[in-house]
Amino acid sequence: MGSEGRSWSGVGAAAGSGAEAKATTAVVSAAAPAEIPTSSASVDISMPLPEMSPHIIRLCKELLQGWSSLDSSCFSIETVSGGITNLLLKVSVKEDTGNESSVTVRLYGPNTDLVIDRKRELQAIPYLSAAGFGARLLGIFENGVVQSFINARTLSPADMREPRIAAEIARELHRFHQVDIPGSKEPQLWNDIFKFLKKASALKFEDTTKQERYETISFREIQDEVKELKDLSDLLHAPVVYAHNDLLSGNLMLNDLEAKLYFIDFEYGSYSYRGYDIANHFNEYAGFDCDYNLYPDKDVQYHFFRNYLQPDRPNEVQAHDLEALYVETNTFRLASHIYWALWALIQAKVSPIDFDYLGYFFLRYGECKKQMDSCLSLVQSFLSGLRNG
Ligand SMILES: Nc1ncnc2c1ncn2[C@@H]1O[C@H](COP(=O)(O)OP(=O)(O)OP(=O)(O)O)[C@@H](O)[C@H]1O
Repeated sequence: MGSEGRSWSGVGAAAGSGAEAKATTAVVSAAAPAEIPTSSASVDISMPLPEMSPHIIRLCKELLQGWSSLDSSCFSIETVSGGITNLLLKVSVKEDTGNESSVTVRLYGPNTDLVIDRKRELQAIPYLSAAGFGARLLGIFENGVVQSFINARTLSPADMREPRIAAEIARELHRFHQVDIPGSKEPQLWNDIFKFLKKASALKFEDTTKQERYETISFREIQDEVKELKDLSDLLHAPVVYAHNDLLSGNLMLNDLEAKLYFIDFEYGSYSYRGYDIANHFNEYAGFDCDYNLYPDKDVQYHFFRNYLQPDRPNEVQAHDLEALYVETNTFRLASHIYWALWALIQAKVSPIDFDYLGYFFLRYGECKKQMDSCLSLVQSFLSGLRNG
């Protein structure tokens, strides 16, 4: 993606189009994001770090004004994470004062543009950043971004389930869902799922074992299930918000001293249903072992919903609002499984990472099937209650 044609100034005045969550009271109007420095340089992600370092230093000097005249010997670079999708580097400089300051440089992984809409991400980051979310965006280059380094610890799945932290995540998500990102407010969930379905159903694997496993999948059946789920969830008229869409523990950081929680990594962000974002987060309670028995029960969900719906007066949330959000969330729970199942199929074909993505497809899709009847009957009885009541 080139650096031309990007304009980061100006924030839309209001969310409009009835897209904001029912629970919210005001749209977060972020200050107009400042102009973000851009560079047309790109850095080959496959280079070993020692070889890559001079390129990273040159890039930082080009994008970060305060660093432009520093000698290269002031810089040190380390890997923060290989991530599932990107390479994240911490770049630090020792200043004359003896202080150290750091930034992160994120290099997009190969083929990630098949599942991530970079244009959409870059459109949103300045507004999310201006509203106080995530790392500050300091620069953009051809295949990545430079952001501020966050001094905080990354949460574990167990931290995320802790009631005090869960309440804080809910309050922060309430705030996140109020951010107004200019442009279309059309929910993207089903468009994205249908796009993934199209790509996922047209794959061919050279490895015969993989191909045989792949051929056991009925895309016709998935298509019918997606359609049924979409039609049913449409009847809920779920509020549409700017959603994070990937709130797993690795994307939550906490500075314990300052009691400051950070949402990071907005790669999958889009306008979507608030219940989808919450359900997707609840699915992540399963943790690294994908133990879906850890999906929160109704009481645990209600604790989250109270803090999400009314952060200032969680105990005053009305029972019918809790029930509506419960139904909404647990309908979109299935969509979250389908989304990541199809995502995994595409990864199985294109990702250079040695991970059993096909196995992950079967795991997520299997869980979707397992939960299908109870989730569908939950929404059906809720809707018939509405019709009769
Ligand atoms: N700005 C930052 N400051 C400090 N640490 C960060 C920052 N951004 C990310 N990290 C750390 O790096 C880890 C990976 O980051 P991130 O999730 O953004 O990468 P990713 O490649 O998208 O990974 P994945 O695909 O697994 O989500 C995070 O879990 C966090 O520990």
